[in-house]
Amino acid sequence: MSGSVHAAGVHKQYPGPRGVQALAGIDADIPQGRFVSILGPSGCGKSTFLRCVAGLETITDGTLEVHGKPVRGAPDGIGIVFQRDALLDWRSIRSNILLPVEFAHKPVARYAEKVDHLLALTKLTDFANSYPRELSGGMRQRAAICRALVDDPELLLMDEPFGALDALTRDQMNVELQRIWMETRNTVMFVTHGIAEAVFLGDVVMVFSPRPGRIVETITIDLPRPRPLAIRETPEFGKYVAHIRGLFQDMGLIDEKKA
Ligand SMILES: Nc1ncnc2c1ncn2[C@@H]1O[C@H](COP(=O)(O)OP(=O)(O)OP(=O)(O)O)[C@@H](O)[C@H]1O
Repeated sequence: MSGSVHAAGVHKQYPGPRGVQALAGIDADIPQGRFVSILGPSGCGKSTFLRCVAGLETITDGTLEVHGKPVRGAPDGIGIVFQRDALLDWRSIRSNILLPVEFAHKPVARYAEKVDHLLALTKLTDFANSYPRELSGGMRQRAAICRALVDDPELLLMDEPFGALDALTRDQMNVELQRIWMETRNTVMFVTHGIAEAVFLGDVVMVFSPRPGRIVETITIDLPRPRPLAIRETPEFGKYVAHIRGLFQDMGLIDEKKA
C-alpha cells in the first residue's frame, strides 16, 4: 500500500515583496495509520507544512503526495482540526459535526449512527443538541474532533488542537485522542509546541528546525500503548524528552544559562 503522505524536497516561499521562505526542503514519508507528532519552534513552518498537505497552500518546489497523488486542492479523505475549534455558533453540536457530510453532498441521515458513536466516544452524548456557547473549551475541541472524523478520513491533520486549553484539560484530551486514534487508526499529523505532548502521542516525532523549516530528526517513540499519563514520569519517557530538548539546545533555542 502506498504511504499516506510523501514529501520530497518540499519548499514553500510565500509570495509578495517580503515573501517569507517557510519551508526549505522537507523530506518525509508517513505510512498509513501512523501517528506523527510535529514539533518545532514558533514560526518554523509547521502550520505551513500542514496547510500544504491539506491543499490550502501550494508548494513552490518539490513533490508532495497524499495517498499516492500529488496535492492539487484539498485531497479526498482528510479531516482538519485547528487550534480554535471553528464551530458554527448557530448550529447545534450534532449539526456542526455533520457539516463535512453536507459539504460533500452526502445523505446526512445515513450518518446518524456514526455521529452517535463519535459523541459517545468523546463523551458528548448529552450535548448533541446543545450549542457551542454552552460547552467548555475542551468539549468544543472534542466536538471539532468528531467533525473531523465524521466521514472516516484516512488522514487527520491537527494544528495545535489543544493549544488554547488549560493543562489539566489538555492532559485529558491527550488521553482521549489516543483512545480515539487506537480505535480509528487513521494517519494523524499532529502539530504541537509541547515536547511531552509530542512524545506521549506520537509513534514518531518529527523535529523541525527554525525557519525556513526542515526536519532535523525523526525520532521513533518505542513506548507501549495505551500510554497512561503516568508514563511521562518513567525514565524511558524522560530519555526521549531529554533527547529532543538537546536538539533544541543544539539549535540555540533553549539556553540553560538564561533559564
Ligand atoms: N499567509 C502567509 N503569508 C505570508 N507569510 C506567511 C503566511 N503564513 C505564514 N507565513 C510565514 O511563514 C512562516 C512560518 O509560519 P507558520 O505559521 O507555518 O509557522 P508555525 O511553525 O506553525 O508557527 P507557530 O508554532 O507559531 O504557529 C512565518 O514566518 C510566517 O510569518
